[in-house]
Amino acid sequence: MKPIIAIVGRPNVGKSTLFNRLVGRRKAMVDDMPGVTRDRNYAEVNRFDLPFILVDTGGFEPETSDKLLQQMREQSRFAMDEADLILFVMDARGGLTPADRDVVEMLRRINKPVFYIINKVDGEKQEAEAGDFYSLGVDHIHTISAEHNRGVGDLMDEVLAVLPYNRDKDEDEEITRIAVVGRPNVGKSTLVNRLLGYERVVANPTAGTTRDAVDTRFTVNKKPYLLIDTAGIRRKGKTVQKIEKYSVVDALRSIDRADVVLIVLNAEDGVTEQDTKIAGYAYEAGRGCIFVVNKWDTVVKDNSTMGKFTEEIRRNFKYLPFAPILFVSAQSGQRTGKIIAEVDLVMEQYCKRVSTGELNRIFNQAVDENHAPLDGGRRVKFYYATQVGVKPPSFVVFTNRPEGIHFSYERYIMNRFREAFGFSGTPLKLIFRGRDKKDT
Ligand SMILES: Nc1nc2c(ncn2[C@@H]2O[C@H](COP(=O)(O)OP(=O)(O)OP(=O)(O)O)[C@@H](O)[C@H]2O)c(=O)[nH]1
Ligand SMILES: Nc1nc2c(ncn2[C@@H]2O[C@H](COP(=O)(O)OP(=O)(O)OP(=O)(O)O)[C@@H](O)[C@H]2O)c(=O)[nH]1
Repeated sequence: MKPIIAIVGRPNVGKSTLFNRLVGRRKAMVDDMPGVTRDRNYAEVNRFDLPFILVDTGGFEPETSDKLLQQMREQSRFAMDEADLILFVMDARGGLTPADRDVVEMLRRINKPVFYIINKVDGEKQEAEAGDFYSLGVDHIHTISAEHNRGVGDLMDEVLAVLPYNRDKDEDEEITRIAVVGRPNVGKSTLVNRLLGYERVVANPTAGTTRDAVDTRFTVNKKPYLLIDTAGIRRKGKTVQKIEKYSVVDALRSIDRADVVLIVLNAEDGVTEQDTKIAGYAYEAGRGCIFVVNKWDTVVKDNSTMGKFTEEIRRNFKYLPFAPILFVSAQSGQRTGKIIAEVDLVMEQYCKRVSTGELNRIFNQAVDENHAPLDGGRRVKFYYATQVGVKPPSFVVFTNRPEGIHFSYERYIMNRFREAFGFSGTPLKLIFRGRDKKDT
């Protein structure tokens, strides 16, 4: 499980600036992917040796100071419940405020690492002025400038040293890990109960990790499956209603650990923005995805209804054209029996290896039939392709111009691989690499 780091602090202290600094987002790539919804609030960070999920709790526009306090408390509560580590950001320019003190009092009482950070310390001058903050009485204060990248590296060294990277990998090669994700109320727990069978209620909970996620093992036709965070899915409805945007975090966490993600949609609502966020993340994480349109029993149908809904899904999730779609009723059990068969199909492809010989035969054919466009007037040459991994199937193509291959050409090659090797339900990764680099 990747740890979650939450950035908390008043508006305008520089949370987003720090977030972007840590994420190091490359804009061009993003724009190339049609339809991927980028939520600026969440990101998986892989730039450092140890990956983590970063959450920016900001973006509020409070009108009154009362509201400000309330929202800061909400943010902090979220961070306390969900995060593994908290970056509490204050502002050297704005000085120490009562709201800061209030939150520090809350954070002091929790049993998680908290880093107290003063941002906008752009130089020695502000460094001297930051002395004020020592009256908070916290052990260590980090001064940084998110904008000018001052002190951020040192901060991250300390942060990563503290993070609870539990390497108790429950990696069991045989088992298929399934995450059930979706907005509140789409029917996740009903579906989970369906998949497990009501009688076998959490028969054998695998006791958890730091975040007490309880997974459930079950078998179908003697094949083992793991349903990720079963307890979380069942628990949620009963606890305090979560802020919509934070419910995404649960999804992220489950997706991270899954092989196959069941993206549950509510047939009554159609596709919503929240759905596209969750699916976008599953896509970026490279997981096998299946759309499960639930509550199909509530829809008044004629013979074009299913087609129309399918179209809506394809239009909203352009980046997941390969994901199968199932129309079910978790409540009545209609077609839920098909889910595991579909999971098996996706999983099989997700783990599939193709031989280098066969791969290159198809690759050469594809290149012959449709040459890569020139890159700034220079010819793009390919040397060979090889599969470097599974889950999802990942391919490296060696070329003279790794930077000069257009996204549409990449998609073309990917589609040829899909057709030739029957990768109809899994994401694929394609990496272009210069010939001199021998790593991986
Ligand atoms: N001088 C200076 N300005 C900074 C620094 N970091 C951020 N800022 C500026 O502070 C302002 C607020 O930064 P944001 O990152 O949007 O702040 P935020 O905390 O995310 O604000 P909300 O989204 O409203 O919660 C912007 O104008 C930034 O350019 C810094 O290190 N030094
Ligand atoms: N008509 C109909 N109702 C359903 C179906 N599946 C679930 N429901 C109802 O939808 C409501 C929400 O179902 P849950 O399973 O609790 O949804 P959830 O996604 O786990 O909800 P959260 O815990 O809020 O995330 C309940 O009242 C269910 O009875 C279905 O297939 N058809």
